[in-house]
Amino acid sequence: MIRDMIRLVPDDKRHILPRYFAAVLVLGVAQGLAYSALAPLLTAVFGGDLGTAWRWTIAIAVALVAVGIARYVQAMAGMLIGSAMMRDLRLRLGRHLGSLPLGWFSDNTAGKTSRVMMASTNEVLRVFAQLLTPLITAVLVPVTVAVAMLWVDWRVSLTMVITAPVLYLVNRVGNTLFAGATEAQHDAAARANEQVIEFAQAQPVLRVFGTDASHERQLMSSLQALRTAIRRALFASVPGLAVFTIVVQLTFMLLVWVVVALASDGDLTVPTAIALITVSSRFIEPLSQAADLSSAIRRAQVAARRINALLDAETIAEPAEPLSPAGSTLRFDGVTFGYGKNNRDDDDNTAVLHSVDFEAPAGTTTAVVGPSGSGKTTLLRLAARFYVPGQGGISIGGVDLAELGTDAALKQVSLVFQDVYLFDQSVMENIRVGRPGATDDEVFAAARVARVDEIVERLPDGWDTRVGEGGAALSGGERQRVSVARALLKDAPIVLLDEATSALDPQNEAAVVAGIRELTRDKTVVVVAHRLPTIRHADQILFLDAGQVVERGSHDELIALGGRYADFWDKRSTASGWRLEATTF
Ligand SMILES: Nc1ncnc2c1ncn2[C@@H]1O[C@H](COP(=O)(O)OP(=O)(O)OP(=O)(O)O)[C@@H](O)[C@H]1O
Repeated sequence: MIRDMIRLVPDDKRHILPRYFAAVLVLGVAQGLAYSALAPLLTAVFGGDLGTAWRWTIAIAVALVAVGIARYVQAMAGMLIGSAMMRDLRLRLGRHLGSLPLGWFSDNTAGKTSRVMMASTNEVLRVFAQLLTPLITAVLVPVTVAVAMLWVDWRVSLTMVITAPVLYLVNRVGNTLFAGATEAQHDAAARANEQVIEFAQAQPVLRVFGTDASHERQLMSSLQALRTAIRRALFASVPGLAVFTIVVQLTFMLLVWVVVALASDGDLTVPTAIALITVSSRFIEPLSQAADLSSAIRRAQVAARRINALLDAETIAEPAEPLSPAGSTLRFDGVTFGYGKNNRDDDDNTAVLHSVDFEAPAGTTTAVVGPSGSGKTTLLRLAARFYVPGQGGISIGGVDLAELGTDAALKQVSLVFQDVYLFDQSVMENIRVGRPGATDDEVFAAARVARVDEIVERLPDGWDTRVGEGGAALSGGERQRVSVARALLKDAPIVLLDEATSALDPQNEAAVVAGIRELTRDKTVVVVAHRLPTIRHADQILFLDAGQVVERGSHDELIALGGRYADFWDKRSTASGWRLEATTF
């Protein structure tokens, strides 16, 4: 627990930790000594030795002053650490999420991730400020009292020492039972989160297909599962807590019995016996307090483990000293890739791309065509370093992406993919995502080329209209136009383009085509092409089949070859009724 927590303390506050732990140490030992000093004090008072009683009173006062000072130092240090964690932890998690390979997000759903980001971080923030001190003093105080009692009566001290491991074990078993239920509660909450998000996002589809009721049932059943998990966690905490409380009280009774037995044998004077019973009650007090906090401590422990697991998720390796690309030629050399564990599954059976080689020279257009599922989009994702190839290398301007690093690689490319995600911000801010430092005029200029200004004229608040989560307030074609405007604003030398498969309405189609024509002018373009004019005019065409480039060349060369591409072209031209002379792209 403590090790898991220390990992979550921001680097710039780590130096406070020794002070924090030293204060907790002083606090626990001084408190234990103050309790222990009650024994000689009470013995002296009942024995009528007031001089000694005064000396012990002063000793207790000194110990209590030390407790006060240590409590102050510990509370201040705990607050500093806690508030620094509040400031830093979510940012740190956010940054880490941003550097994880995309494959991580397929295994870790939005529900799980948001649970760790929000609820788990809330649970660990209290630890240094509130939970850790009672947890540590619950060990330190009884140990100090047990050791100090050696000077008063070794048999009572021995009883305390013997009962300590029993108390520890009982507490540990109870906590283990409870920890399992807490983990289950955590998972159920993540699943319920996921269902709520999906239920809200999928409303349009659910209504169109009339399957609303079954999804509602799914949502209800995951909420029911969450309720059950919470109830189980609550019930799971009860036996451990009850048994621990009973064992603590039994320990107290055992100590009283030992003291009374010793007193009745004449081994202890009555004043010492009274003093030892008083100290025994203090011996168990911190244990009872820790038991009361045990459910919060367990929850924090599970939360800290989940957060650390997220922070341990392997990021894409970044170069220590990124190199700069010389030009904008994009090359794939023997690239094999599969969507396996860690995105590195390059086993030939599961690979999606097999030994893909090609060069897209600077300023040329490479069209990637092939049947559905042949790996076209995967090829673009690899070029944008969303994933790292299992074998082979990808380079921009002669520098391998691994040496270029993700940031520099992404600076070189503009992406226009089919699944456009817009943030629930204004149109203006959504375009500015392309280049965050761009001036308003630059945003307007890019928007004009992609004809986003026409869309804005119709929106209630113009440029300031919020587009809703995922861009829900805009049509698919309009979202494409915003995405082209983003890419225009970025103005990167390489353009990775996944052309829309579905036909847009004529107005959006014209706007998107015009925007893309401007975007791709003089750029290195790799396009997953669906429009025949795009394919026809490409400098080279790669025909992919089952992850392999089976044909390559210009349109005329491949038609002359009379192979897979020629066949594909024939079928597509006939299906679309397209005539070469009529195209303008
Ligand atoms: N995130 C993913 N996780 C696991 N497998 C994936 C993932 N994305 C794609 N695949 C699989 O990889 C293969 C290639 O997919 P890809 O999307 O690259 O093909 P495509 O040629 O672009 O298909 P389409 O033309 O239908 O878009 C498919 O079998 C697909 O199921």
